[in-house]
This record gives sequence, structure tokens and C-alpha cells, in this order.
Amino acid sequence: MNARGEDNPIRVGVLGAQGLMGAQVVKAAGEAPDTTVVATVDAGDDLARLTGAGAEVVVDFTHPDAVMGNLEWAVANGLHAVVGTTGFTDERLAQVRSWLSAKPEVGVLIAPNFALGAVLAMRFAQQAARFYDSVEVIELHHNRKADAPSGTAAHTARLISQARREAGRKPGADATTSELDGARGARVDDVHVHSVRLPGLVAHEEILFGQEGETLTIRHDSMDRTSFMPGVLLGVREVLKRPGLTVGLENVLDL
Ligand SMILES: NC(=O)C1=CN([C@@H]2O[C@H](COP(=O)(O)OP(=O)(O)OC[C@H]3O[C@@H](n4cnc5c(N)ncnc54)[C@H](OP(=O)(O)O)[C@@H]3O)[C@@H](O)[C@H]2O)C=CC1
Ligand SMILES: O=C(O)C1=N[C@H](C(=O)O)C[C@H](O)C1
Repeated sequence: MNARGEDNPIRVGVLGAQGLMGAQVVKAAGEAPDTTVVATVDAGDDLARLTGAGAEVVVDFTHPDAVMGNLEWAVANGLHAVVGTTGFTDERLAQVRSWLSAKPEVGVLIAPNFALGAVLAMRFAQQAARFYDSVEVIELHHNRKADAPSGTAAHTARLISQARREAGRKPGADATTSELDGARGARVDDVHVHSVRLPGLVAHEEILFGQEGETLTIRHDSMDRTSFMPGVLLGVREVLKRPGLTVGLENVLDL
């Protein structure tokens, strides 16, 4: 394959192109010198538009209910995939691996968050988790978001929980004995996760650690959806070189 650039751009198909994220991806991949958008797919469109237009990589920002069907089709048709859509459980990831086992040359990158700062915040939280028993995650998003908690918060909670387990730490106790349903948030792997939805917000996360006499707060803010685009474009370039399933942009950034 010749080097990818203006003369030989990566041919991208965008799923969910009319959505908040999809529209940004169409713009960013259309403007980058080494990528070109050859097809866009929205709800109800025929996925065969992608192969018909010669797409090599699909980018999916659709809906947790739609993404698995899209991904199964893409892998079966030999298309690489960069996926930002949320909702990936361990069971879903296992299903993707099983589709890929029949197409070992295909690469799939699934990332709960493509913003550099969010990826760093998760890594910092994972590091801090070894030293604190008590932690709470607060995620704050725009009110058009379909899912709660956010994929990023759920991923953060799982990373913290795993780091605590590996360090032999147990979740910190608190004195709450009676609570209104939901007052202490959802529990993801024993980490309390609180979701705020407000118009005006984009995507924000706070990870709060506490121990006697001190707290540590790690906060990331996406003020604009352009914050996700360098990560998405990096994913499009890298997925061509990475057959199999990669979960998390941290693996591409080599953090
Ligand atoms: N990983 C990351 O960095 C980020 C991930 N996300 C995630 O991406 C997803 C999309 O977010 P966002 O853009 O805000 O949501 P939007 O609702 O704005 O966009 C989703 C779009 O996908 C369309 N759609 C639904 N089903 C299909 C389908 N089967 N095929 C093609 N298109 C379809 C929707 O159409 P219709 O409205 O007609 O149903 C809509 O236009 C969410 O899961 C969100 O959490 C968001 C931001 C960053
Ligand atoms: O829906 C969003 O907006 C976002 N979704 C992702 C998530 O659920 O974590 C990533 C980011 O938080 C924006």
C-alpha cells in the first residue's frame, strides 16, 4: 500500500453522520489531508452504501442499540472500524472478538472517549486509585445524551476498581445507613458514579479521591466536540495497522 496522503487518502465512511458527533467527523475527515469521506450513513440507510463507495474504515457514532449491528456488518465485509458509540460491556467486546476471529485482517478500535485530556484523566485516576480507598465519579453532560452513566465514567470506574483490587485495597466505607433511591448514584464495580444532565454542558468528568484530611480531584472538560477529532483521526490512521480489537485510545497513544 502506498503512503497515505493527499494522493492516496484513507477512504472513510461515517455512520451517524447527521448526529452531533458524526457531523464533526464528516467535517474533520473531509478537511484532513490524508482522509476523505466517501460515504455517510444515517438511521434507515443501507449499509451497502459503504462498500459501494469503497470505504476502508467506518467511524461509528450512532446509538448503543445500533452499534452492534453496524459493527457485525462492517467486520463481515472486511471494513476496519473506529467506534465511539457507548454501551460496550464485556459481553459485547467478546462478541466483537468472535466476529473478528473470522476476519483476522480487520482492525476495530473502540474508545469510550477520544479526547486526549479524558484519556489522561482516566490514566491519572488509575494511578491514584492504588493509594485511596474512597473515590466517587461525577460525570456531567448535555441533556441530549441517550445513556447514563457515560461510557467514560463507566470505564473510569472499572479501571479504578481493577487498580484497587490489584493493590489489595477494598472500597472505603461510609456511614450512610439510609438513603433515598439514587442519592448515592449508580454503583459500577463498587464505585459510585453520579450523572448530571444540563443544556449548556458538553462532556465533563470529575474523579474525587479522599482520605483523612485531604482530597484529590481530577477533572476533564470537553468544551466543544472538536476536542474528540484529533483522537478520531488518529484512530482512523492507526486502525489500518492494528488487526484485531483494540479497546481504549490509551493503547494507540501508548500511554
Ligand atoms: N467516544 C467518544 O469520544 C464519544 C462518544 N460519544 C458517543 O457517541 C454516540 C453518539 O453521540 P452523539 O453524536 O452525541 O448522538 P446523536 O444522537 O447526536 O447522533 C447519533 C446519530 O446516529 C444516528 N443513528 C441511529 N441509529 C443509526 C444507525 N443504525 N445507522 C446510522 N445512524 C444511526 C441517529 O439518527 P436518529 O437521530 O435519526 O436516530 C443520530 O443522527 C453516543 O453513544 C455517545 O455517547 C459521543 C461523544 C464522544
Ligand atoms: O454523549 C456524549 O456526548 C459523550 N459520550 C461519551 C461517553 O458516554 O463517555 C464520551 C464523552 O463523554 C461524550
